[in-house]
Amino acid sequence: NDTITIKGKRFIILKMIGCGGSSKVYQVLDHKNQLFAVKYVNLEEADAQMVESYKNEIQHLNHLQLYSDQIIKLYDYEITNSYIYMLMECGNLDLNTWLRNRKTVTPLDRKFYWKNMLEAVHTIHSHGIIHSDLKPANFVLVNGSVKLIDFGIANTIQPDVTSIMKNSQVGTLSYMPPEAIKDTSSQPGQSRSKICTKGDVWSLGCILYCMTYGKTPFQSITNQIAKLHAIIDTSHPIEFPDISEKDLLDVLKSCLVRNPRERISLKELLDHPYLQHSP
Ligand SMILES: Cn1cc(Nc2nc(NC3CCCCC3)c3c(C#N)c[nH]c3n2)cn1
Repeated sequence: NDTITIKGKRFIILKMIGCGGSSKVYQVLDHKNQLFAVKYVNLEEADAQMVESYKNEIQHLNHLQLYSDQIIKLYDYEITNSYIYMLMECGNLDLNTWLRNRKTVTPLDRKFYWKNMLEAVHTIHSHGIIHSDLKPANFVLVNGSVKLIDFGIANTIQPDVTSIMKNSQVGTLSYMPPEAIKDTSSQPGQSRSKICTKGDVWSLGCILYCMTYGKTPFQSITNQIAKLHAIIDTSHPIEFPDISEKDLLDVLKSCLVRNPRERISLKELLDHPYLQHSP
């Protein structure tokens, strides 16, 4: 069995969980047979800006450990000129795979996971971090609760076609907020201007929509250009089939408002009746 050594501690690789571009995530065991996830990043091809973005993500992840259990645990990390190893808590499954495998979500699971996701994103927002690319693959299930595994700071290196990050949803448009598509202020090639926290609310709304209706709001539009147009087109109504949980319906309609100024805020979502009582 292959092993990885981080800060002098040896880990046995059980399997590769995902790989994309120059990063890989492994499931490993330590000498006490404790399970961990190790994220490996090869820095050989990375330019200074990429290295900086990775270091920035690690500093924030390390700092935010203290503020919420819904942020994945980072136990240790090792950064050299040629690689990064991050020793983290291992989830049972990522939310994207979990959602794909089981179309129906119980009202209890959905409400609990929603609470977890809101807490995680509220934590990064209160530290000035806007993810701006939230999707189910950014969350993992750990013993029944949902945790955020990345903050969208490190450039998700565009994987070369051969090694698309397994079920990583890199590049999906389904969760993209209208203002990010219309955002004319960021010139092509410059980093996405992270306009404001409301973009993350839209993406979270798309995840909750998927947990409610089994699909994302614009999933039926397969042509990517047509999908982008539908997302920004206020005359393209988003369907909200009637459901028994009226509070949930209100949350969905309040998150999926195209005008970010009229969209509900994360703070208001945390105080919303949908979260006040168990289903
Ligand atoms: C499919 N699957 C996922 C797990 N658990 C898991 N996946 C992680 N990343 C996955 C990489 C591929 C895309 C989906 C996320 C991380 C992680 C980071 N980064 C830190 N802890 C983790 N735990 C078990 N099965």
